[in-house]
Amino acid sequence: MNVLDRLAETIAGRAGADPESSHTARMLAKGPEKCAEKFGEEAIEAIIEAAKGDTDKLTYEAADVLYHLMVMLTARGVAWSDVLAELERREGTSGIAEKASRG
Ligand SMILES: N=c1c2ncn([C@@H]3O[C@H](COP(=O)(O)OP(=O)(O)OP(=O)(O)O)[C@@H](O)[C@H]3O)c2ncn1[C@@H]1O[C@H](COP(=O)(O)O)[C@@H](O)[C@H]1O
Repeated sequence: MNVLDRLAETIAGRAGADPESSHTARMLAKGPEKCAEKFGEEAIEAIIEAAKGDTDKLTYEAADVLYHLMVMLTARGVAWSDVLAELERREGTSGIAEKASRG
């Protein structure tokens, strides 16, 4: 199992856990809208570092983005494995063909 799969498993296991003992449980208890808002904030922080060109900070913020993406997906009941399956479905197709298939 890679680090993303392990993280997804940890996050899914935090649903219903004590919010006092876990940051993930606290986020999930706030609901999907709050998790989405937090993901947006983290994405903006990554965008700012990408625009500035600070690669160390961008690396750090990218990790935050991935964690908060997974929390948001969990809050809406979307399995990480389903996201990976969607990426696998796209493998071998060109980005242009993928765009055309969306109409
Ligand atoms: N990868 C992360 C991770 N990345 C960021 N964060 C937390 O996300 C928060 C973001 O920081 P902010 O200052 O923006 O937010 P805040 O001031 O804490 O307050 P909020 O806005 O989030 O309420 C920090 O508290 C970070 O610790 C994370 N918390 C947990 N994980 C992973 O999730 C696992 C489970 O964590 P717990 O659920 O806390 O046990 C950990 O072992 C890690 O692997």
